[in-house]
Amino acid sequence: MELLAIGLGVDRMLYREFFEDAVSIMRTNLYPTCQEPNLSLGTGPHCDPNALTILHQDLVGGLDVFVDNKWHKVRPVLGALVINIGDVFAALSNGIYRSCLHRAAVNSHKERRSLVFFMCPRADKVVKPAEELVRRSEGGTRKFPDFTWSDLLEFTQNHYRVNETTLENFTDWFLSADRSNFKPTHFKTSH
Ligand SMILES: O=C(O)CCC(=O)C(=O)O
Ligand SMILES: [Fe+2]
Repeated sequence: MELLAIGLGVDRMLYREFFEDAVSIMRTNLYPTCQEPNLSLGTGPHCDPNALTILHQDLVGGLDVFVDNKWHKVRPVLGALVINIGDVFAALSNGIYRSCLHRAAVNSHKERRSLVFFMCPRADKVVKPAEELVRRSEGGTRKFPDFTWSDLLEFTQNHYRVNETTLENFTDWFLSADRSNFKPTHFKTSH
């Protein structure tokens, strides 16, 4: 968190303090072998909605990240962790940092495991970017409304499958008068 603050040029302790009472989730994923790996999703394409993801994968391989309109393999490196920006951090940085689209494939010869730590703010904490980041970002305006992790969780668990346009569609849903009739209008279908 301190490194992210330094990278963005804000007070070094800002995010460390913001996440001091974080309520994080650890998930273990097991991908059994599959006779038809090309017809199967493993973990389908998505962006993590939480703040930051710390992922440990075994040496089998299968994690891909979507960059410059292409899927790239994230080659396993013994002892290395993969760190992903999630949507909450994208909102905290007023869109300066983006969450990244990723997926995990299965294969026909070896089962695979990954261990994933999802850092999330306390459920009722207001997610709001630092003023200086708003001033510095494109157009100098807020990209997303103030919201809580519990608002975003409700959206991603009950109304929407997380992807590159989660925050834009969440913003529309969050500000709409009738949330029960929500239809997404932001799409990216490049993958
Ligand atoms: O298993 C993996 O490498 C990716 C899992 C993942 O993206 C997730 O659990 O959110
Ligand atoms: Fe993920």
